[in-house]
Amino acid sequence: MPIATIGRTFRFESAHFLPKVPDGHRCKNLHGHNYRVEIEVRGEVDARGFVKDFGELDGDIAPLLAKVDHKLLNEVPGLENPTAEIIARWFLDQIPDAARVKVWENDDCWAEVSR
Ligand SMILES: Nc1nc2c(c(=O)[nH]1)N=C([C@H](O)[C@H](O)COP(=O)(O)OP(=O)(O)OP(=O)(O)O)CN2
Ligand SMILES: [Zn+2]
Repeated sequence: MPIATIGRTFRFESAHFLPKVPDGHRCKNLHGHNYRVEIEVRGEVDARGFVKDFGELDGDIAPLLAKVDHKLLNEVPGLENPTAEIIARWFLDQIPDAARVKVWENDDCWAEVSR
């Protein structure tokens, strides 16, 4: 069977602050972002013609989104220092078949992790 890559984009809105930046850095203050997260899964195309049903991917991500959407990210276990890099890793670690995760803090800034 051929190999293919699929992806789906999700959105969540959260507050955060970055505790490890130097005093005076504006991101040490509480603020928020409209985050976008792209999840990519790579694998064999099955008899249905799918790597994975997009709906199934949605189901995998929903419980994770529920933990971060409209939350203070710093209070979520594993996100005490919620940079885009660490948020991307947090998603990747909890989605076993994800090959790549990209987190956008806004239209211009993103971080990507992969295995
Ligand atoms: N490598 C990283 N650098 C920064 C991160 C990060 O997660 N990884 N995060 C921040 C802050 O969260 C900050 O809110 C975003 O940075 P900034 O470029 O200042 O974005 P803004 O959209 O808020 O800035 P505007 O200039 O108002 O558009 C900082 N760095
Ligand atoms: Zn920020």
